[in-house]
Amino acid sequence: MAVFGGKKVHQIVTGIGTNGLAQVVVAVAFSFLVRIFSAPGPALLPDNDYDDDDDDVPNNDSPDGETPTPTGKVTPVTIRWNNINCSISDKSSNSVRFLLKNLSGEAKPGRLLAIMGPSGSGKTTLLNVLAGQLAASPRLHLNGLLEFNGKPSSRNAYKFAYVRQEDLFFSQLTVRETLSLAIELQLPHISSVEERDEYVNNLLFKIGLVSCADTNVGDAKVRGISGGEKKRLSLACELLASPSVIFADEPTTGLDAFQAEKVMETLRQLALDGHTVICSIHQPRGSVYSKFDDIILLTDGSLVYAGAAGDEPLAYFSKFGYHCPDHVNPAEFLADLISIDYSSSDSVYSSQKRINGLVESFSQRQSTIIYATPITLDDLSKSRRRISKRTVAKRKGGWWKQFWLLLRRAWMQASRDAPTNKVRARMSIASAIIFGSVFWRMGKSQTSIQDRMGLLQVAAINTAMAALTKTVGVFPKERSIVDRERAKGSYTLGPYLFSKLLAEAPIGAAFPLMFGAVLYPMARLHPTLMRFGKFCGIVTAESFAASAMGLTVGAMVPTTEAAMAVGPSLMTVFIVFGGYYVNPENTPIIFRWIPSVSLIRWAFQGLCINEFHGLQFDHQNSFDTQTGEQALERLSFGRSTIRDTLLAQNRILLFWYCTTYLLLEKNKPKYQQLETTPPTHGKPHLKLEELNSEQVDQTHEAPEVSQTGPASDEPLDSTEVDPVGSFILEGAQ
Ligand SMILES: Nc1ncnc2c1ncn2[C@@H]1O[C@H](COP(=O)(O)OP(=O)(O)OP(=O)(O)O)[C@@H](O)[C@H]1O
Repeated sequence: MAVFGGKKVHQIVTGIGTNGLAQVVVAVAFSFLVRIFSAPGPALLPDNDYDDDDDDVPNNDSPDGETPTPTGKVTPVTIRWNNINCSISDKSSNSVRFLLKNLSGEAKPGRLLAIMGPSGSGKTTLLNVLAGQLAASPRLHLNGLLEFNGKPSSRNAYKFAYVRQEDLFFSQLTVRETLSLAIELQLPHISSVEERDEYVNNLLFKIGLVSCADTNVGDAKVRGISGGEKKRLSLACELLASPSVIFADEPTTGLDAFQAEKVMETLRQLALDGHTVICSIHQPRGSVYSKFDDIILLTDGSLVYAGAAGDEPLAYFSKFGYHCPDHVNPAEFLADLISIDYSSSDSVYSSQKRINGLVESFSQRQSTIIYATPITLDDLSKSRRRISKRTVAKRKGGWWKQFWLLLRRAWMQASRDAPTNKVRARMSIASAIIFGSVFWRMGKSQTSIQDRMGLLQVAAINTAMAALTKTVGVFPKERSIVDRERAKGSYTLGPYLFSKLLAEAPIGAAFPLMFGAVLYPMARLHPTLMRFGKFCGIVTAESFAASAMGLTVGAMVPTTEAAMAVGPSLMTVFIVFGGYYVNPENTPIIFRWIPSVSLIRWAFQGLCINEFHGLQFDHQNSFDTQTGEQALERLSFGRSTIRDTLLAQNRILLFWYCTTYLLLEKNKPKYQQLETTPPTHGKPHLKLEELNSEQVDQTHEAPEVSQTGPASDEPLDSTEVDPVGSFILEGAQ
């Protein structure tokens, strides 16, 4: 409870200044302190494991029918896993590589479990498996047993939080707004504003974000909160529904030592509050290591140690002659012990031998552990049936509620993004001035016909490109946030896409309007107000259609870089068939469909009809173009109207929106299913044994005894090895 101590509260209170908010915050702080000292405390460790068979299983947002609070009751969950194997097959080399090999362990409520190991040892993979978030792949094969409170595969019956390495937020929202909106989306039953504000304030205190509560989250363009604060905000967002288990993937990566320690302290506090906390971490400093209750040491997907943290692993490894020198960070010692030293071929050989020996030694210890809960296949299917019923019952706020909330958020994000909006405005005006200068005050000569067509074509291209590049530049990142939120069940796709379309429309329209307003008089296009209005309408419709196309590209490819490559390339095709370079009537038959789906072509056609209708040109010869209608005939635009072109643009817009919807639906994250197998008491699963041993990447190599350690003459697989401390399956007491 150190975080809620007097010093901390004093810092918080002085940090928030003397504004009106201060009184509210102080009042909340006071009630919070009263709560701490008058109540038994939020850490509700289980006397007995939670019985999943009870009718009151917390399968909704309010386990006990009360409003959940971040300081409220946490349903304790013990996770056990046994013989987890994860392999990936490579068809080209006909081999199988094991990412996780026969891993077993346990994570308990009230304890902070750290998964440590060198880079590539499988920390994130194990964390993802436990969290049920391992990205699905037909090449992956995942099996083993996973139990929650003694019941297999009942993950959906409890609430989980997963704090990923990358912290993604809407940059223009403040910390408070981010949390408040997340509460409205995830906990719709907290309907009153006061209740919600109290919830947010409690959460801000708990996570230590009071001092930056009203600061924008920020991004690369405009600095907002710090990296550590972002990490804690990620935690806060995940804590909203009082999850029983918190997974955190490398929560200290990218943070300085001070911020890393603060984040780990927050995780430790959450463990003390009764959550089961599991994090992966690379090489923590000593003060961070001391916060762990349990650790798992992984190397190349194998267990080297699993059990209590602190001095226990040091004592365990000293049995094999590996002593941690005085004044050395134990985490560094352990990391060095299980890492391959690539400095020379000899050191690679000896370190590999040492690691193989340690892995083998630990696996022999592990094989003596009898898996705690016998599970029958009947149990598994019953459990799955129960869970699927409960999952169906889980509902968030209705369509309209989601729509309004997302509309508010999309509007805040779009309207407050001053740097982006300023750049877009400057670019629109600058390009209009450049084109206006090149096509300065066009007259009615014969040559002005070509100039007009050229100008209208570049206007169509410029408008489309500006909208497309802006969208593909930001949407892939936004999609990652939306995927995460949808995976949590915060909202569905329909309200998200509609709200985005509506919120961004006014701002999206402003830039083509600016462009038109500057260009039109400079180039002296058809000088009537009605024609100017239609010009602006056509470029605005085109801009929306190009944005919609950008959304499709962003939904199709995984990264911004890929979207930036694909989007303009696709647009180039539409430019070629944009009506100016290739006449639709001369288009080869196999490409004839392209002009009809090219938004550039319809915008150009609309602009030409708007410009040329009713124009008279100076002429000397009988073969000169005398009227605008004749010019339109030359482009094969003579038989259509502006209305036709706008309808075609709308159809294209709708097509791209529907495609985006389908792609987002289809590309939503899918997770690898754990093939549950009955326990084999520490033995490798039969299927794995059946694999050709040559194909298996060092998985079942014979144990080798380390020759580098001082006690290399002591057989590592000796039964004399004292089981140091309690093995994790027996619970780190
Ligand atoms: N879907 C996958 N396809 C192929 N290889 C994979 C896949 N997932 C993980 N791996 C491989 O499995 C190994 C373990 O990856 P993992 O990300 O779990 O390691 P890690 O210990 O978390 O590493 P780091 O500390 O660098 O994040 C790596 O060699 C990685 O390349």
